[in-house]
Amino acid sequence: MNILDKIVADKRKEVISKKEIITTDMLEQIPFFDRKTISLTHNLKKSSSGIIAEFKRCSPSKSIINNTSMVEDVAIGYEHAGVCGMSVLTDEIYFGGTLDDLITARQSCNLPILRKDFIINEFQIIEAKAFGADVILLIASILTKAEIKQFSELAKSLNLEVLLEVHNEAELQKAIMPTLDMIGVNNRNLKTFEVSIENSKQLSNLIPDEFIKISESGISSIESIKELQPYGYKGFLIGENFMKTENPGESAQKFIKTLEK
Ligand SMILES: O=P(O)(O)OC[C@@H](O)[C@@H](O)c1c[nH]c2ccccc12
Repeated sequence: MNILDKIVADKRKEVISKKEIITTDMLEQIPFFDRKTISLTHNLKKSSSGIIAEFKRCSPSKSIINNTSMVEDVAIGYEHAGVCGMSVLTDEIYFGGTLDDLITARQSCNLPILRKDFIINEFQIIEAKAFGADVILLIASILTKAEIKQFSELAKSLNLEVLLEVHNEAELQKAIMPTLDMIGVNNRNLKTFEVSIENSKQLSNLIPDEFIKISESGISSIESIKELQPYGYKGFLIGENFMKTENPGESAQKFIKTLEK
């Protein structure tokens, strides 16, 4: 079994046991559920840098990245740095994140927040809204076309934006549909952990213009971004490069300043 299959198998168990004690009615009672969402696509369209910065404590590929930074400090720092949005990992087993991190980030800044998790059930989308997210991630490789349709329709009905993540042409062909807002090309193969920004370049012309293009993972230099911009990328999702430093917010600030020079 590859790592992605393992993550998804554990996620299914997690969601099943949660649904035994929490109902969607209960989630809808959480005050954040009715909050007006903030648009990430809007921010990306008007930005010249397009950075979406991630809060990630650890990952299966890198193990511990940062277990000292507090999510509130990082959220404030990212906002101050001028990022377009913040991504918060909520998977606990493999990425050391929690839904509490999502709430804390929500209460600490006014950035659009992406709930970064492995969504395999509608319950998690209602949960994302209730815990303060503005955007959800759908990963094409772990979902059927029918699920992508159903999940993105539900997200849109809750005013959440949808980032669809693809890694290759077949996933892209399967997944393109009007209920998506952004298409993210993951430079990291979640099955093998190989990283290459060439992947974003190769898939760029297959993404229709109505979707905002985002390049995800393995981005650690201004040069990579300058290389990807001519391919139409407006957003760049960066985690480790900021999180591995003592002060992720400050690192993001320096990065954006240099990029916008
Ligand atoms: O830390 P990086 O290499 O900058 O990557 C960030 C982000 O793209 C990565 O965390 C990610 C992309 N897609 C995912 C899906 C699930 C979990 C994590 C991810």
